[in-house]
Amino acid sequence: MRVVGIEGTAWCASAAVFDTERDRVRIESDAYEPESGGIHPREAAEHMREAIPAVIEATLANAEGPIDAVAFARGPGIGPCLRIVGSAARALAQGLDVPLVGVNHMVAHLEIGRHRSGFDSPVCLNASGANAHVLGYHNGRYRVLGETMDTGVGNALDKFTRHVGWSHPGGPKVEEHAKRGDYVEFPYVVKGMDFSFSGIMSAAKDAYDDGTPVEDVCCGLQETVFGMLTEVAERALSLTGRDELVLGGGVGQNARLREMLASMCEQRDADFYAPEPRFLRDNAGMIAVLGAKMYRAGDTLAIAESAVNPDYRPDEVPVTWRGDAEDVLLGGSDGTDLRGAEAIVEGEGATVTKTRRPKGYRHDALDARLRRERTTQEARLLSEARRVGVPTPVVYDVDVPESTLTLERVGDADLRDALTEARVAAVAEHLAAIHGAGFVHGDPTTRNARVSRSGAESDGTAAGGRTAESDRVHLIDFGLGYYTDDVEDYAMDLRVFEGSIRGTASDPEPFVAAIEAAYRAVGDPDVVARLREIEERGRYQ
Ligand SMILES: C[C@@H](O)[C@H](NC(=O)OP(=O)(O)OC[C@H]1O[C@@H](n2cnc3c(N)ncnc32)[C@H](O)[C@@H]1O)C(=O)O
Ligand SMILES: [Fe+2]
Repeated sequence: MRVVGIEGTAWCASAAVFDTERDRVRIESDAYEPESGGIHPREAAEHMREAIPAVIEATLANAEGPIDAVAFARGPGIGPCLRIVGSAARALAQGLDVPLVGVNHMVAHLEIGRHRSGFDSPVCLNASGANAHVLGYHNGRYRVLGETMDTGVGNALDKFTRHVGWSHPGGPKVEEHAKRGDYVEFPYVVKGMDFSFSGIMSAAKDAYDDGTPVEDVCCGLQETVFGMLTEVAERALSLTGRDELVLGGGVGQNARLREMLASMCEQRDADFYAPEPRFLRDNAGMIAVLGAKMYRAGDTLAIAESAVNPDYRPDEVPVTWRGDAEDVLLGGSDGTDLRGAEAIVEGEGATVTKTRRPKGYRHDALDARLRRERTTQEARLLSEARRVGVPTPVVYDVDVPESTLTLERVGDADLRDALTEARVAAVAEHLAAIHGAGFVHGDPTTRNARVSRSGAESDGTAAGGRTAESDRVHLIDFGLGYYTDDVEDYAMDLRVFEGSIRGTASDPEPFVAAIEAAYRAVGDPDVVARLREIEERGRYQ
């Protein structure tokens, strides 16, 4: 079978033919290079208009046989570019009289790594221009396990390089300069499995304006931004219990990012795969490869229903080409693995020790800082939370130089493995209580709540308006917590918690409803309202 792919979501006009029998992909690309500044939508569309017919023609000349289907990138991307590609694809499919397949560009960035690696159900990190997220296949969809709260990772780097006056794209220039730089410190922002680049980028611009050598800024930027992506990828591996990671997207061409991910995977005995650069940056090869899988699954589009979608999210795509056996949550963890993403928890009996071991992938100075800050903060906030009535382990000892805490053992299972509506509601009540005290947990996932399944069953409401269940669900792991009076931060806590349930439960909605009802009952309803706002703010323009 031969499938033609067409890509043109932003800067790369590209066509490719995928020959499934020979597993061979031939790609023809023509890049748009802005004369100044970043990508101008009108100029980019002009480029597509000129370049797409030529790359299609070259691809057909390469095909060595009849074409069975035409696949095109339907979104996300720049509207005017997508429309040109869509028209070209429709015309080609009609001209050849073959079916049309509409591919999600983000999913294509991930599937190409899965295809080339042969991994069954990896966790996927996409590090591209306009996006940054970690996904896993679950129950017929790609679930977003973590993502950027503001810009894509490539765009963040490109914005800094524009400030410095370098031409687009900036990512490769950051990589070159970083090789000659020394590490400088920038804000490090990971909230649960989500992360943000905007604070880092303004700090980088300020540092440059204040005379910090640009090489040092580039080095600090890479260490910080890629350290965050690697940490979140590790969290996703830990949350799902998987041991395979694939990388996708244009920023994946960066050798330092690949080195960090490979080192993280090696440290936890996971397999890592990054496709070669021609499949990482935007290219039609990945569109053709996923297009072939979709075509084989009967997932084709009627011309009348083939409109493009500039905001097409990867988790909207019905995944027709994968089986249930590939689910990211099947067969991974047996629930007894205490090797969390961040720390090792050891010990039998009534106490445990929790140690934040050095992470080989991180710059030494950043690693030392994060371990010190998180250990200190965790000890402080565990005690603060107890003070406002939230069950947490007692802190028996804090050893900051060794990044070790000695803690009371609590509960007999992770909430993840014992989900009930009453228990998730209890966590929501706990979050409302700590928010009322002016701080956030920072990482309230279903693995950071411990439940006691033994003892008397809940009998409804206890004294003080709280449910009896709330006394038996402990919050642990406050290492990412911090003091704040910003409603947005409180809403992010709820979002992380709901995200961890959406990422793992087959039918998450009743749990989400229970969380919001419980929070509203004892906490500030404005926080739930803000959560809605956050969810409605589109991030994929
Ligand atoms: C929606 C779609 O159009 C978009 N695609 C896209 O942005 O092109 P992509 O090829 O996936 O990524 C390009 C980004 O990748 C960065 N980049 C390229 N080489 C790099 C390197 N060596 N180090 C760091 N960044 C690099 C560029 O600076 C640019 O920001 C996307 O996937 O988000
Ligand atoms: Fe891309």
